[in-house]
Amino acid sequence: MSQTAVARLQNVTKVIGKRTIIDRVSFEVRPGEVFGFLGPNGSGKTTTIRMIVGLMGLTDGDIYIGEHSIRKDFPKAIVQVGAIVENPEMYKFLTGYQNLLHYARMNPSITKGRIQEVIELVGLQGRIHDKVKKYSLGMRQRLGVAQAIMHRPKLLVLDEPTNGLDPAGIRELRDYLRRLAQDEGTAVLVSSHLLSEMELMCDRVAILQKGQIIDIRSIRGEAENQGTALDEVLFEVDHPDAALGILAGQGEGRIADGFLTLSADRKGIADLNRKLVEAGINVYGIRVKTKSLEDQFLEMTGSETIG
Ligand SMILES: Nc1ncnc2c1ncn2[C@@H]1O[C@H](COP(=O)(O)OP(=O)(O)OP(=O)(O)O)[C@@H](O)[C@H]1O
Repeated sequence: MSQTAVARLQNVTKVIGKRTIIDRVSFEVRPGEVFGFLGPNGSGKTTTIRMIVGLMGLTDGDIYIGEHSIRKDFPKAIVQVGAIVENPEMYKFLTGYQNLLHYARMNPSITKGRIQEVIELVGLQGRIHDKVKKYSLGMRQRLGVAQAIMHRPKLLVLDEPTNGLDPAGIRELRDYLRRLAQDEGTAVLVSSHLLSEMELMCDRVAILQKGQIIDIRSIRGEAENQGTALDEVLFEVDHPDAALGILAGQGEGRIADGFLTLSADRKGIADLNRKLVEAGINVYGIRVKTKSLEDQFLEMTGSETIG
Protein backbone atom coordinates (compact mmCIF):
# COMPACT_ATOMS: atom_id res chain seq x y z
CA MET A 1 0.00 0.00 0.00
CA SER A 2 1.40 3.37 -0.98
CA GLN A 3 2.61 5.67 1.82
CA THR A 4 1.55 8.70 -0.15
CA ALA A 5 -2.16 7.90 -0.39
CA VAL A 6 -4.44 10.76 0.63
CA ALA A 7 -7.33 8.43 1.36
CA ARG A 8 -7.09 4.73 2.01
CA LEU A 9 -10.09 2.45 2.44
CA GLN A 10 -9.26 -0.87 4.05
CA ASN A 11 -11.88 -3.61 3.90
CA VAL A 12 -14.64 -1.13 4.51
CA THR A 13 -17.83 -2.98 5.31
CA LYS A 14 -21.33 -1.77 6.10
CA VAL A 15 -24.09 -4.03 7.30
CA ILE A 16 -27.57 -2.58 7.67
CA GLY A 17 -30.03 -4.93 9.32
CA LYS A 18 -28.97 -8.29 8.00
CA ARG A 19 -27.81 -6.95 4.62
CA THR A 20 -24.18 -6.38 3.75
CA ILE A 21 -24.45 -3.19 1.70
CA ILE A 22 -20.70 -2.61 1.39
CA ASP A 23 -18.46 -5.65 1.39
CA ARG A 24 -14.72 -5.28 2.14
CA VAL A 25 -14.13 -2.32 -0.13
CA SER A 26 -10.46 -1.33 -0.41
CA PHE A 27 -8.83 1.33 -2.57
CA GLU A 28 -6.66 4.38 -2.23
CA VAL A 29 -6.77 7.86 -3.70
CA ARG A 30 -3.43 9.54 -4.42
CA PRO A 31 -2.47 13.21 -4.28
CA GLY A 32 -3.21 15.13 -7.47
CA GLU A 33 -5.43 12.50 -9.02
CA VAL A 34 -9.08 12.57 -9.98
CA PHE A 35 -10.38 9.19 -8.90
CA GLY A 36 -13.72 7.89 -10.17
CA PHE A 37 -16.03 5.73 -8.14
CA LEU A 38 -18.17 4.07 -10.77
CA GLY A 39 -21.12 1.77 -10.34
CA PRO A 40 -24.72 1.24 -11.37
CA ASN A 41 -27.52 2.73 -9.30
CA GLY A 42 -27.84 1.01 -5.96
CA SER A 43 -24.33 -0.48 -6.02
CA GLY A 44 -23.36 1.35 -2.84
CA LYS A 45 -21.50 4.48 -3.97
CA THR A 46 -23.39 6.92 -1.77
CA THR A 47 -23.14 4.65 1.26
CA THR A 48 -19.35 4.39 0.82
CA ILE A 49 -19.02 8.14 0.35
CA ARG A 50 -21.11 8.84 3.44
CA MET A 51 -18.66 6.71 5.41
CA ILE A 52 -15.65 8.54 3.93
CA VAL A 53 -17.01 11.94 4.90
CA GLY A 54 -18.11 10.83 8.36
CA LEU A 55 -21.87 10.93 7.85
CA MET A 56 -22.20 7.22 8.58
CA GLY A 57 -20.27 4.77 10.75
CA LEU A 58 -18.43 1.69 9.50
CA THR A 59 -19.42 -1.83 10.54
CA ASP A 60 -15.90 -3.11 9.85
CA GLY A 61 -12.62 -2.06 8.21
CA ASP A 62 -11.19 1.44 8.37
CA ILE A 63 -10.69 4.61 6.34
CA TYR A 64 -7.50 6.62 6.63
CA ILE A 65 -7.22 10.23 5.54
CA GLY A 66 -3.49 10.78 5.46
CA GLU A 67 -2.34 8.76 8.44
CA HIS A 68 -5.44 9.42 10.51
CA SER A 69 -8.06 6.75 10.99
CA ILE A 70 -11.62 7.97 10.66
CA ARG A 71 -12.63 5.57 13.43
CA LYS A 72 -9.87 6.31 15.95
CA ASP A 73 -8.90 9.87 15.11
CA PHE A 74 -12.03 11.38 13.57
CA PRO A 75 -11.37 15.14 14.07
CA LYS A 76 -7.86 14.98 12.59
CA ALA A 77 -9.06 12.84 9.68
CA ILE A 78 -12.14 14.83 8.78
CA VAL A 79 -10.46 18.24 8.82
CA GLN A 80 -8.57 17.11 5.72
CA VAL A 81 -11.75 16.36 3.79
CA GLY A 82 -13.90 18.75 1.76
CA ALA A 83 -17.13 17.40 0.35
CA ILE A 84 -20.36 18.03 -1.44
CA VAL A 85 -22.54 15.06 -0.69
CA GLU A 86 -26.03 16.38 -0.55
CA ASN A 87 -26.91 19.62 -2.36
CA PRO A 88 -24.66 22.36 -0.98
CA GLU A 89 -26.59 24.70 1.27
CA MET A 90 -26.18 28.24 -0.02
CA TYR A 91 -28.03 31.41 0.86
CA LYS A 92 -29.77 32.25 -2.38
CA PHE A 93 -30.49 35.87 -1.42
CA LEU A 94 -26.76 36.54 -0.84
CA THR A 95 -24.10 36.85 -3.51
CA GLY A 96 -21.62 34.05 -4.15
CA TYR A 97 -18.94 36.12 -2.47
CA GLN A 98 -21.07 36.80 0.61
CA ASN A 99 -21.73 33.08 0.93
CA LEU A 100 -18.01 32.30 0.83
CA LEU A 101 -17.28 35.05 3.38
CA HIS A 102 -19.94 33.60 5.65
CA TYR A 103 -18.33 30.14 5.61
CA ALA A 104 -14.82 31.56 5.85
CA ARG A 105 -15.74 33.29 9.15
CA MET A 106 -16.08 29.84 10.74
CA ASN A 107 -12.43 29.12 10.01
CA PRO A 108 -9.91 31.82 10.95
CA SER A 109 -7.19 30.30 8.76
CA ILE A 110 -9.09 31.29 5.59
CA THR A 111 -7.87 34.67 4.34
CA LYS A 112 -9.47 36.98 1.76
CA GLY A 113 -6.57 36.05 -0.52
CA ARG A 114 -7.54 32.40 -0.23
CA ILE A 115 -11.16 33.20 -1.05
CA GLN A 116 -10.01 34.99 -4.21
CA GLU A 117 -7.84 32.03 -5.10
CA VAL A 118 -10.66 29.49 -4.89
CA ILE A 119 -13.00 31.78 -6.85
CA GLU A 120 -10.46 31.79 -9.67
CA LEU A 121 -9.85 28.07 -9.41
CA VAL A 122 -13.51 27.28 -10.05
CA GLY A 123 -13.77 30.07 -12.63
CA LEU A 124 -16.47 32.14 -10.91
CA GLN A 125 -14.63 35.49 -10.92
CA GLY A 126 -17.02 37.09 -13.44
CA ARG A 127 -20.18 36.26 -11.47
CA ILE A 128 -19.11 36.05 -7.85
CA HIS A 129 -20.92 39.28 -6.90
CA ASP A 130 -24.24 38.13 -8.38
CA LYS A 131 -26.93 36.75 -6.12
CA VAL A 132 -26.90 32.96 -5.93
CA LYS A 133 -30.57 32.80 -6.96
CA LYS A 134 -29.42 33.94 -10.42
CA TYR A 135 -26.86 31.14 -10.72
CA SER A 136 -27.26 28.12 -12.99
CA LEU A 137 -26.91 24.65 -11.48
CA GLY A 138 -23.31 24.47 -12.72
CA MET A 139 -22.46 27.80 -11.09
CA ARG A 140 -24.02 26.73 -7.80
CA GLN A 141 -21.91 23.65 -7.93
CA ARG A 142 -18.75 25.70 -8.55
CA LEU A 143 -19.61 27.79 -5.55
CA GLY A 144 -20.13 24.60 -3.54
CA VAL A 145 -16.71 23.33 -4.61
CA ALA A 146 -15.12 26.71 -3.83
CA GLN A 147 -16.58 26.54 -0.34
CA ALA A 148 -15.50 22.92 0.13
CA ILE A 149 -11.85 23.65 -0.78
CA MET A 150 -11.34 26.95 1.06
CA HIS A 151 -9.64 25.23 4.00
CA ARG A 152 -7.26 23.39 1.61
CA PRO A 153 -8.48 19.84 2.21
CA LYS A 154 -6.23 17.06 0.98
CA LEU A 155 -9.29 15.19 -0.31
CA LEU A 156 -12.33 16.58 -2.11
CA VAL A 157 -15.32 14.26 -2.38
CA LEU A 158 -18.16 14.86 -4.81
CA ASP A 159 -21.15 12.52 -5.03
CA GLU A 160 -22.57 12.33 -8.57
CA PRO A 161 -21.38 15.86 -9.45
CA THR A 162 -22.45 15.58 -13.08
CA ASN A 163 -26.13 14.96 -12.25
CA GLY A 164 -28.25 17.61 -13.89
CA LEU A 165 -25.38 19.29 -15.75
CA ASP A 166 -25.46 19.80 -19.50
CA PRO A 167 -22.43 18.72 -21.61
CA ALA A 168 -20.83 22.18 -21.37
CA GLY A 169 -21.27 22.14 -17.60
CA ILE A 170 -19.68 18.69 -17.40
CA ARG A 171 -16.71 19.90 -19.46
CA GLU A 172 -16.24 22.88 -17.17
CA LEU A 173 -16.48 20.67 -14.09
CA ARG A 174 -13.83 18.40 -15.55
CA ASP A 175 -11.55 21.34 -16.30
CA TYR A 176 -11.66 22.88 -12.89
CA LEU A 177 -11.38 19.57 -11.04
CA ARG A 178 -8.26 18.79 -13.05
CA ARG A 179 -6.92 22.27 -12.29
CA LEU A 180 -7.56 21.72 -8.60
CA ALA A 181 -5.81 18.36 -8.66
CA GLN A 182 -2.83 19.78 -10.53
CA ASP A 183 -2.47 23.21 -8.93
CA GLU A 184 -3.16 22.29 -5.32
CA GLY A 185 -2.30 18.58 -5.34
CA THR A 186 -5.78 17.85 -4.02
CA ALA A 187 -7.00 14.31 -4.48
CA VAL A 188 -10.52 14.34 -5.91
CA LEU A 189 -12.98 11.47 -5.50
CA VAL A 190 -16.05 11.65 -7.73
CA SER A 191 -18.83 9.11 -8.00
CA SER A 192 -20.93 8.45 -11.06
CA HIS A 193 -22.95 5.77 -12.77
CA LEU A 194 -21.86 7.02 -16.20
CA LEU A 195 -18.69 5.51 -17.59
CA SER A 196 -18.41 8.03 -20.42
CA GLU A 197 -18.14 10.90 -17.94
CA MET A 198 -15.66 9.09 -15.73
CA GLU A 199 -13.44 8.40 -18.73
CA LEU A 200 -13.27 12.09 -19.52
CA MET A 201 -12.72 13.23 -15.99
CA CYS A 202 -10.65 10.68 -14.10
CA ASP A 203 -7.14 9.29 -13.93
CA ARG A 204 -8.30 6.03 -12.39
CA VAL A 205 -11.62 4.41 -11.61
CA ALA A 206 -12.85 1.78 -9.20
CA ILE A 207 -15.87 -0.16 -10.37
CA LEU A 208 -18.37 -1.09 -7.69
CA GLN A 209 -21.04 -3.71 -8.10
CA LYS A 210 -23.40 -4.94 -5.38
CA GLY A 211 -21.19 -3.43 -2.70
CA GLN A 212 -17.94 -4.98 -3.92
CA ILE A 213 -15.05 -3.54 -5.91
CA ILE A 214 -14.78 -5.63 -9.04
CA ASP A 215 -12.02 -3.68 -10.75
CA ILE A 216 -9.66 -0.76 -10.27
CA ARG A 217 -7.95 0.54 -13.34
CA SER A 218 -6.17 3.44 -14.86
CA ILE A 219 -8.16 5.22 -17.55
CA ARG A 220 -5.09 5.00 -19.74
CA GLY A 221 -5.52 1.25 -19.83
CA GLU A 222 -3.34 -0.75 -17.53
CA ALA A 223 -5.28 -2.92 -15.09
CA GLU A 224 -4.05 -2.72 -11.54
CA ASN A 225 -4.57 -6.33 -10.68
CA GLN A 226 -6.93 -5.69 -7.87
CA GLY A 227 -9.99 -6.92 -9.61
CA THR A 228 -11.30 -9.88 -11.46
CA ALA A 229 -11.22 -8.38 -14.95
CA LEU A 230 -10.08 -10.79 -17.62
CA ASP A 231 -8.32 -10.04 -20.87
CA GLU A 232 -8.46 -12.14 -24.01
CA VAL A 233 -5.12 -13.92 -24.41
CA LEU A 234 -3.83 -15.46 -27.64
CA PHE A 235 -1.13 -18.13 -27.40
CA GLU A 236 0.93 -18.90 -30.49
CA VAL A 237 1.96 -22.55 -30.08
CA ASP A 238 3.23 -25.41 -32.23
CA HIS A 239 0.25 -27.71 -31.51
CA PRO A 240 -2.89 -25.68 -30.74
CA ASP A 241 -5.18 -28.74 -30.46
CA ALA A 242 -2.90 -30.50 -28.01
CA ALA A 243 -2.49 -27.26 -26.08
CA LEU A 244 -6.26 -26.87 -25.84
CA GLY A 245 -6.49 -30.38 -24.40
CA ILE A 246 -3.77 -29.65 -21.85
CA LEU A 247 -5.56 -26.53 -20.68
CA ALA A 248 -9.00 -28.17 -20.61
CA GLY A 249 -10.74 -27.08 -17.46
CA GLN A 250 -8.94 -23.71 -17.36
CA GLY A 251 -11.84 -21.74 -18.73
CA GLU A 252 -13.42 -21.29 -22.11
CA GLY A 253 -10.55 -22.01 -24.49
CA ARG A 254 -10.91 -22.13 -28.27
CA ILE A 255 -8.80 -22.07 -31.38
CA ALA A 256 -9.15 -19.00 -33.57
CA ASP A 257 -6.97 -18.23 -36.61
CA GLY A 258 -4.43 -20.80 -35.44
CA PHE A 259 -4.12 -19.22 -31.99
CA LEU A 260 -5.18 -20.83 -28.75
CA THR A 261 -7.47 -18.17 -27.26
CA LEU A 262 -8.51 -17.92 -23.60
CA SER A 263 -9.61 -15.37 -21.04
CA ALA A 264 -7.17 -14.76 -18.22
CA ASP A 265 -5.87 -12.13 -15.82
CA ARG A 266 -2.13 -11.37 -15.52
CA LYS A 267 -1.37 -14.13 -13.08
CA GLY A 268 -3.50 -16.55 -15.11
CA ILE A 269 -1.40 -15.88 -18.22
CA ALA A 270 1.79 -16.90 -16.41
CA ASP A 271 0.12 -20.04 -15.01
CA LEU A 272 -1.25 -21.08 -18.41
CA ASN A 273 2.10 -20.51 -20.06
CA ARG A 274 3.89 -22.61 -17.44
CA LYS A 275 1.42 -25.49 -17.91
CA LEU A 276 1.95 -25.47 -21.67
CA VAL A 277 5.74 -25.41 -21.44
CA GLU A 278 5.80 -28.13 -18.79
CA ALA A 279 3.66 -30.31 -21.08
CA GLY A 280 6.23 -29.93 -23.86
CA ILE A 281 4.33 -27.40 -26.00
CA ASN A 282 6.48 -24.73 -27.64
CA VAL A 283 5.08 -21.24 -26.99
CA TYR A 284 6.25 -18.77 -29.64
CA GLY A 285 4.23 -15.78 -28.58
CA ILE A 286 1.55 -14.48 -26.20
CA ARG A 287 -0.66 -11.60 -27.22
CA VAL A 288 -3.00 -9.88 -24.76
CA LYS A 289 -6.05 -8.11 -26.14
CA THR A 290 -7.02 -5.71 -23.39
CA LYS A 291 -10.73 -4.99 -23.38
CA SER A 292 -11.83 -1.41 -23.37
CA LEU A 293 -13.09 -0.09 -20.08
CA GLU A 294 -16.54 0.13 -21.62
CA ASP A 295 -16.52 -3.54 -22.69
CA GLN A 296 -15.53 -4.51 -19.20
CA PHE A 297 -18.03 -2.30 -17.48
CA LEU A 298 -20.81 -3.71 -19.65
CA GLU A 299 -19.66 -7.24 -19.04
CA MET A 300 -19.36 -6.78 -15.32
CA THR A 301 -22.47 -4.86 -14.57
CA GLY A 302 -24.84 -5.75 -17.40
CA SER A 303 -25.76 -3.22 -20.05
CA GLU A 304 -29.25 -2.62 -18.72
CA THR A 305 -27.90 -1.06 -15.55
CA ILE A 306 -25.89 1.72 -17.18
CA GLY A 307 -27.18 5.21 -17.41
N1 LIG B 1 -30.26 3.18 5.44
C1 LIG B 1 -30.41 2.14 4.64
N2 LIG B 1 -31.12 1.07 5.03
C2 LIG B 1 -31.27 -0.02 4.25
N3 LIG B 1 -30.71 -0.13 3.01
C3 LIG B 1 -29.99 0.89 2.56
C4 LIG B 1 -29.79 2.08 3.34
N4 LIG B 1 -29.02 2.93 2.61
C5 LIG B 1 -28.77 2.30 1.44
N5 LIG B 1 -29.36 1.09 1.41
C6 LIG B 1 -29.29 0.13 0.29
O1 LIG B 1 -27.93 -0.04 -0.02
C7 LIG B 1 -27.74 -0.20 -1.43
C8 LIG B 1 -26.74 0.82 -1.91
O2 LIG B 1 -27.30 2.12 -1.87
P1 LIG B 1 -26.49 3.43 -2.30
O3 LIG B 1 -27.43 4.58 -2.20
O4 LIG B 1 -25.25 3.50 -1.52
O5 LIG B 1 -26.16 3.12 -3.81
P2 LIG B 1 -25.63 4.08 -4.95
O6 LIG B 1 -24.61 3.30 -5.69
O7 LIG B 1 -25.22 5.38 -4.38
O8 LIG B 1 -26.89 4.23 -5.85
P3 LIG B 1 -27.59 5.54 -6.43
O9 LIG B 1 -26.70 6.00 -7.53
O10 LIG B 1 -28.91 4.99 -6.91
O11 LIG B 1 -27.71 6.48 -5.27
C9 LIG B 1 -29.12 -0.05 -2.05
O12 LIG B 1 -29.62 -1.34 -2.32
C10 LIG B 1 -29.92 0.64 -0.98
O13 LIG B 1 -31.28 0.25 -1.08
